[in-house]
This record gives sequence, C-alpha cells and structure tokens, in this order.
Amino acid sequence: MIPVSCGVVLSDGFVLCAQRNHGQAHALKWEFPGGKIEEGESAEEALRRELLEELNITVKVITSLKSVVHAYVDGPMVKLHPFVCLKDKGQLIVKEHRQIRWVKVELLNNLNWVDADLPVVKQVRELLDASNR
Ligand SMILES: Nc1nc2c([nH]c(=O)n2[C@H]2C[C@H](O)[C@@H](COP(=O)(O)OP(=O)(O)OP(=O)(O)O)O2)c(=O)[nH]1
Repeated sequence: MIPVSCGVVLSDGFVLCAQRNHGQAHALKWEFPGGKIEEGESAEEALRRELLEELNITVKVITSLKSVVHAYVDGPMVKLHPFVCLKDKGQLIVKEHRQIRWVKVELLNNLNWVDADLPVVKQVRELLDASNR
C-alpha cells in the first residue's frame, strides 16, 4: 500500500487542480497536487514538501479529510491522505504537471480525475456546500 498526501488548495473560492503529465502513471488525468509519503515523514510534512517541490508554494492547512484507499487495476493500492489548505506564500511554478487550473468547486466534477480522487472531490463539495449554507 503506497501512502500518498494531497492538497485541496483553495484561493478566492477556487480549487487548485493539476493534470498529470504524459509518461506518468494516470497520464493526463487530474489530481490534487501531492505525492508519496517518504519513510519517517508525516502526511502533512510530505504534503508541504511536495507542494514546494512541484509548485513552489507553501500552504496553511485548515483540516484533513477522510483518507481514501483505492486499488488501481493492474496498479498499486494507494492510501490517499487529503488536506484542505489555503495557498500561502510563493508564486506558482508548474514544474512537473502538464498544467494546473483553478476551478470553482461546483465545476470540479467536469474534470477527468484519477479514480482515487473521486471520493475526495465529493468530500470537498460537501464541506464547502455546508459552509455556504
Ligand atoms: N499526487 C497525487 N497522487 C495521487 C492522487 N491520487 C492518486 O491516486 N494518486 C496516486 C498516483 C500515484 O500512483 C501516486 C503518487 O505518485 P506521484 O508520482 O504523484 O508521487 P511522487 O511525486 O512522490 O512520485 P515519484 O515520481 O517520486 O515516484 O498516488 C492525488 O490526488 N495526488
């Protein structure tokens, strides 16, 4: 089971979505930026390291969401640890992804997500719907 952290990064009501690159697993699918948790690292430490490495940003973590375990067909079993965060410092530099996009919460379903992220998208929608009520 591969432990992975990812960030639902919010700014001005938009969510930062990232498209995986050609040549990677799940090429051209959309994900929340993040990556594998390394030995001796907490999920939150991994998130901060990956966001800095991949996108040159720091974040303020607001809350964690429920983790998702997903077994990819012919692929690894992934345990995804999602965090809702606010973008803090750093000018976004896209280093590894094909592209990034800031997407309104209600339009998140329009992207072609990696399978493990669908339950995360659902949690994000529920969380933000509830906070707008
Ligand atoms: N980053 C990220 N990976 C995800 C998400 N959902 C999901 O199933 N994954 C999977 C895809 C990959 O199999 C794995 C993370 O791999 P990665 O390639 O992004 O991580 P990494 O940068 O640490 O990898 P590496 O190239 O250094 O080996 O988790 C997600 O929302 N964000």
